[in-house]
Amino acid sequence: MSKPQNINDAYLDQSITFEGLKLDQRLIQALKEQGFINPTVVQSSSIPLALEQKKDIIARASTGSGKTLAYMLPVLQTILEFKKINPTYKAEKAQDALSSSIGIILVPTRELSEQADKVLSKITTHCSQDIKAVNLSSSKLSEAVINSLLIESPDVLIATPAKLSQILTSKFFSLEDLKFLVIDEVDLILTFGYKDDLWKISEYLPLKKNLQTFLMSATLNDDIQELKEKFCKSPAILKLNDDVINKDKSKLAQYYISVSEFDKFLLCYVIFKLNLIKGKTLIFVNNIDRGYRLKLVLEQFGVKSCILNSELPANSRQHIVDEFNKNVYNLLIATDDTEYIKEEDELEDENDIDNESEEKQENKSQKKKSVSDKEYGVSRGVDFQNVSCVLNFDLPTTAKSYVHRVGRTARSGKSGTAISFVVPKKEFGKHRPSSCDTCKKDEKILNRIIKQQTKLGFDIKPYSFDIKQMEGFRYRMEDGFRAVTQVAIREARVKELKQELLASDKLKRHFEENPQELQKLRHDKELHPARVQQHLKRVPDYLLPESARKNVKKIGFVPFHKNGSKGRAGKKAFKGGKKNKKSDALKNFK
Ligand SMILES: Nc1ncnc2c1ncn2[C@@H]1O[C@H](COP(=O)(O)OP(=O)(O)OP(=O)(O)O)[C@@H](O)[C@H]1O
Repeated sequence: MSKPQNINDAYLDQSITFEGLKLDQRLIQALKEQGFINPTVVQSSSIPLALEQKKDIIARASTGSGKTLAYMLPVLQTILEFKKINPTYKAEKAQDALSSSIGIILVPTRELSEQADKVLSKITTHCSQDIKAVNLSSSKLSEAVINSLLIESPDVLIATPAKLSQILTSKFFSLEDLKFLVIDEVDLILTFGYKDDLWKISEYLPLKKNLQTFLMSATLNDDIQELKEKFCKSPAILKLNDDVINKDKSKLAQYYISVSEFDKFLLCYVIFKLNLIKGKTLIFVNNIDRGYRLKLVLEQFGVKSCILNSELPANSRQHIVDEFNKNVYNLLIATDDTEYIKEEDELEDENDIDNESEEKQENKSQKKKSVSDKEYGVSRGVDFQNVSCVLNFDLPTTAKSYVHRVGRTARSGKSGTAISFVVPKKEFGKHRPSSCDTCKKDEKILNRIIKQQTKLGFDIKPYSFDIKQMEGFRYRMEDGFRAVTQVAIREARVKELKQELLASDKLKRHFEENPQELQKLRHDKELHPARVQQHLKRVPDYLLPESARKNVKKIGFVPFHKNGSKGRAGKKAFKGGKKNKKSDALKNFK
């Protein structure tokens, strides 16, 4: 992954530096090399509580506010201090029949395990002899290599709950030496059905007096009450009031656009063909087929994108995220089909239970069809770098997942834009090929999102625009959309999977031979199972906005108009919400 982003001042606690947190000089040196001088608010709040008062911690802080180091630094510091006073510990461990670790970090997805592993290896640059870590969910190491590393009792284990409970039942690994247990994205851990694994893990935990626990997430609610009772002893609860973090509320500009099912594709085509969004865009869709359909439709018009979903091999997925973070791609279509625990009010609202159960059946059957990796997830926690816009092509199914999706942009205090397509109830189901079952409840979910964002002090505004402005493109879109048949989508899925599996094998061999290097394997190759009509790739002049006709080169950045203001005489402009100077990625469209 590219160099971590420095968090903007809004997130930093300027009253203290990492030196002031009494951390080992080797850790401070590594932090300095990352450009980290001051801790973030969640770090300066949790590290002293963990190190000086030995408290268990339950922390909720905004996405992108530095929670990873908030738990990682106390774990590493504790291990370094423990080894200083027990110099013979390693030699004694080597004699033990059972392997064990001093710190364990549980995360819900492989993506997050890779990310935590990367952060850990950067921070232990100057003490890697004293701290060994193993990522049980690593996509770069084979099972055999991981097992051989486990035998040496690594100091830190990074894993999903399923992987950890698997090695505990194998009886060759114990938690007797465990001093620190971290559960990151704790509410998602419960959603991912890890509760049984967690309960099994809790049976192996040493006495509470020797163990400290951290429960972290950007969204916490009463679901974690059970976890708190099971894993914590009088924990310090940090619900960082978002006023400190969000004092630059304008950093994240949020908009929604009411649009019919087909016009979602039309609007996407116009936005990305005319480059109306500056910088990288992360598009979320609600199922795998939708991702391929959108990719193939955009391909018809020469707009390239790469795909991320739970069917792809884990190391390919990690490679795609790394390449996206290195700006190799500008457009990433990610499938977020995680079913989250619905909040209480959402369950009350579910008045059409029958449809709900029908839908659940449909989802379940769909899930059965695709062999997906249960440990996939990109809407949570993944530290995407420099994403200027998150586009909810399909609205998420809960307000909570909305928070995590839009949290992929405006990270570390940077500006970002979130745009969500909302299908009005009256438009739902009118155009089957472009329809998505979850969109039936879009208006209800949008109301919850608006309520929740208002409570957090954020605004989410309608981006109303003159749909007639896009009429000129409609015919072309209908042509291009028709070429992408269900058969073409199926073929694309198979083809992409084959390509990625092949690439993944190459990657695996390559990682083993050159572990430090990531090979340049393109993931946004055009899949072309649909008939591609070459003429669609060019936008004829008569369709271009006037301002772009004179000098097509300028097309790369065609601004939208501010709310209510008109473009040239007679040209109705796209009227955005209150223009947000800092982060309005959608520019005026003359
Ligand atoms: N003290 C710091 N100073 C500067 N940058 C920091 C600091 N701590 C973390 N960062 C950077 O901020 C970014 C976000 O950090 P991190 O991923 O830990 O946030 P998070 O709160 O875990 O987000 P999420 O809720 O999405 O998991 C990372 O790129 C990280 O390198």
